[in-house]
Amino acid sequence: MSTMGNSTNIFWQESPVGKLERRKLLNQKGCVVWITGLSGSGKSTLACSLSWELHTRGKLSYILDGDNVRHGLNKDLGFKAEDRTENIRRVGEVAKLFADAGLICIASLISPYGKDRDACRAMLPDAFIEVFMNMPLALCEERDPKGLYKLARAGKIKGFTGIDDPYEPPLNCEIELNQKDGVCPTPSAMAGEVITYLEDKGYLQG
Ligand SMILES: Nc1ncnc2c1ncn2[C@@H]1O[C@H](COP(=O)(O)OS(=O)(=O)O)[C@@H](OP(=O)(O)O)[C@H]1O
Ligand SMILES: Nc1ncnc2c1ncn2[C@@H]1O[C@H](COP(=O)(O)OP(=O)(O)O)[C@@H](O)[C@H]1O
Repeated sequence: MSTMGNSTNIFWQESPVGKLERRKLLNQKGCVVWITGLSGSGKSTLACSLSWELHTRGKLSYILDGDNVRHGLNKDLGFKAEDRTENIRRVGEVAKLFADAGLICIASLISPYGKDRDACRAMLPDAFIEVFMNMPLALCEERDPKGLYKLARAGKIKGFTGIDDPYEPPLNCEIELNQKDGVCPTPSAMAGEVITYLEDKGYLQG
C-alpha cells in the first residue's frame, strides 16, 4: 500500500504479461526517443521520417508531438514556465507507458528546460534517448512554416521560445543533429543516424 501525490491507500496491480514477454512478441525493446529543439528546428519532420523508417523495418513506433498533444490531453496548458513543465511531465509519463508497452515512442516537443527533460530521463532508466536538433535560431526563423516567429518578433506572441523565452540546450544528449558546412542533413539522413543508434544499442531486437 502506498501514497502517491494526492492518492492514498493505493496498491500496485501486477500483470501476468510483462515487459519481457511484450519485447519477445514485438521483437523490439520499448524506449523513448525524445526530440528537443526550437520551433522550426525539424523535430516533427525527423519524428515522421524516423517513424516511417521504423515502420518499413517492421518496428512499431508512435509519435507524441507537442502540438498534437496540446489538442487533447494537454489542452488546459499554455506556454508559461509551469505549464511547459507540466506538459513535459505528462508527456514523459505517457511516453513511459508506451515504452513499457514495447513501442518505440517518439516524443517531439520543444521541451526547453533541462530539468524537465532530465526528470523524464530519470523516469526511463536505460530507455531514454535524447536527440537535440541543434539548428541555429536564424535557420528556424527563416523557415518559420507557421509564421509564429514573425508574430513573436512583432510582439503579437509573448513568451516565444528563442525570442523572449529561454531554451536550454542539452548537456548530456545521446544524439546531436546539426548542419554540416552550413547545410542541414536530409530528414532521412537524420532518421538514419537515430536508427543506427537504436540498432547499435539493441533496441531493434527482441
Ligand atoms: N509561446 C510559444 N513558444 C513556443 N511554441 C509555441 C508558442 N506558442 C505556440 N507555440 C506552438 O506550440 C508548439 C510547441 O509546443 P510544445 O508542447 O512542444 O512546447 S513546450 O515543450 O511545452 O515548450 C510549437 O510547435 P513546433 O513549431 O512544432 O515546435 C508552436 O507551434
Ligand atoms: N532536414 C530538413 N531539411 C530541410 N528542411 C527541413 C528539414 N527538417 C525540417 N525542415 C523544414 O523546416 C520546417 C520546420 O520543420 P518542423 O519539422 O515542422 O519543425 P518543428 O517540429 O521543430 O517545429 C518545415 O517546413 C520542414 O519542411
